[in-house]
Amino acid sequence: MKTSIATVSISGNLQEKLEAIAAAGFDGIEIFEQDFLTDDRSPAEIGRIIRDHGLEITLFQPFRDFEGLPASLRSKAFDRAERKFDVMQELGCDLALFCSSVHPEALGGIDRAAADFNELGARAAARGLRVGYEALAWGKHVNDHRDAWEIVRRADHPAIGLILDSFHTLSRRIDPETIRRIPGDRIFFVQLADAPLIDMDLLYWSRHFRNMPGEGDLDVTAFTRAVMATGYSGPISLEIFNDQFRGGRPATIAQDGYRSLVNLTDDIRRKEPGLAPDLAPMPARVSVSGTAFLEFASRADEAEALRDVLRGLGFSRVGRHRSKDLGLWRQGDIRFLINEEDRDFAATAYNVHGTSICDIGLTVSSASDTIARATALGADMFDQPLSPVQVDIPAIRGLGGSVLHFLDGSQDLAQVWDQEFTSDGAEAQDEVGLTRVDHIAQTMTYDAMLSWSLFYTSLFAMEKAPMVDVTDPDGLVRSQALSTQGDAEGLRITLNGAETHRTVAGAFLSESFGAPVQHVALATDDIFATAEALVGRNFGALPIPPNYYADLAARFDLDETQLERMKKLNILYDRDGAGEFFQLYSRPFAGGMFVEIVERRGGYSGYGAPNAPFRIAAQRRLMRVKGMPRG
Ligand SMILES: O=C(O)c1ccc(O)c(O)c1
Ligand SMILES: [Mg+2]
Repeated sequence: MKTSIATVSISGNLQEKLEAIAAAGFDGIEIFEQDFLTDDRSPAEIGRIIRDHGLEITLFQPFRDFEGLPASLRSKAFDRAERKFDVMQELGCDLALFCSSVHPEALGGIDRAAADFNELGARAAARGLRVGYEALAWGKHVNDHRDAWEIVRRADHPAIGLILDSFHTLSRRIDPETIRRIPGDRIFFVQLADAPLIDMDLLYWSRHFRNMPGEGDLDVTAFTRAVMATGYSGPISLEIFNDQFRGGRPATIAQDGYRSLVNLTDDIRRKEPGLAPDLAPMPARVSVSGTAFLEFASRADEAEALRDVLRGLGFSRVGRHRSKDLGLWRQGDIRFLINEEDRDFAATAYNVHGTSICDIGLTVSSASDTIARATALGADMFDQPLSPVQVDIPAIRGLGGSVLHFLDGSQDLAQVWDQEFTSDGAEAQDEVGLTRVDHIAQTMTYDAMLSWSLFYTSLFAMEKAPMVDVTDPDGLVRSQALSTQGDAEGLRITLNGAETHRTVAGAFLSESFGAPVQHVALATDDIFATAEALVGRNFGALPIPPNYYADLAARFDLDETQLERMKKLNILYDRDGAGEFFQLYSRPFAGGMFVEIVERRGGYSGYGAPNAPFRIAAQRRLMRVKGMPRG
């Protein structure tokens, strides 16, 4: 299977697009006419440059308003086509996309259109070129791939074939299974795009909101399965019109595209064995059973302050690294590392981000499978020089330079803590009942959210929950939760996209870069016992005002004594059909990070979204107090 992407999908000038597309691993590009009309080089030169990047020109597009015109306009349309054929020959591209007409004077009629394409086929064939016909979802007479196919069938010319585009089919809710009855050799080209389900005008939706397969809500997998089942063997190409992508980083968008295509093709192969046989084998999405460790990069006084925070939360230092300035802190199954090295990766992270979580360790079903899948999806492996005592823990670069390590039950990896760390003698003491990491919350720009959710869901067996809006008094924060399937164990991540730097999330982000972990939620089996154990220690609960509890009493039928206890301990509450949720927040530390303590009862699977505005308002009050001049 050849992979391709339309130049419209990527930001930048033609040169930047080509570099990003080639580096991401694509075989070819669809050249959008606009991209090369605005370039100052000749078509021949541009064609050569594209090939110098190792890319093939899979398609030249779009040619508009060709078929079904009255006689006076018809011959002009043929003249126009001949000019574009000249350009294609110069460029070195043998396939053109003709999209269904939206011309006000287009007359319609399947046989009229078929006759036009038959004649066009003869002209194209005379030059060794081919033409594919695509039904635009908003085409005047043809807006359904089944009608486009009928025209192609009746045109009955070997140089005329069909072009399928998942957006046009799926946006109109046309059953993609209807593609299975089209002969694969009559399909000349296939374009893929996903999109979020939004009820709006088709043209506007298509030109602004398309996204990569897997990033939206359309069943691009079913569409592509149907295409592949026809025996189609041409390129699979991404054609993504998206406002954010147009302003994004070319390399990131191209990498996301490649990741989404590989992920999709792998899905198809798993769902319908026999399809996509030429995709290199790769392990299935990896299951994650939990967070093995979270590593802070810190230094000197800041590290001391961080240790105070951890002690306040009932963590103890249980070990020190045998060769690095790295302390191991533990409670229940939770492990934090504080790295004060001044030379390794953590040092770089510290220099860029200040005290921050620089490395996430996950417990997976197989670390080697995780690496194999991640690299097949285009991720880079991460390594740095190891000292003789160090276990070589498999790791990759996440997005934005972040690092993820993977542990599993295999011998070497299971003994990493004993082998690399001296024991401080003390087993964890002074614990307050924290058991495991419930979730990790990353803050990022709104634009980066799709990249991150694709990154996690293509690598791990994780699902997306619907996006929720969190209102901050100074702007909206969108929150997307991802979680492994099944029960509470596993991995939960929330991605919080800030649109403005004035929100609490945005302010945190502006002080850091990339997609920093802003808070970690730690689970307890008894939040009241934990909260009481924390009283009088060096743990400052985020103060929640009485109004919140008055509102809670109105919204839920809560036991009076329980409500009083929650109020006293600053515990927040939520409930859904499956169960209950209790939350307790720390005050911010280290430049805006915070810890959340949670107890899930029953099958509650959310994150307390209704409480987020109260949490944000409370944090803002503290920020205001902190920012006030001292009298
Ligand atoms: O929006 C358009 O005009 C347009 C053009 C070419 C395509 O292949 C397409 O899917 C849409
Ligand atoms: Mg298209």
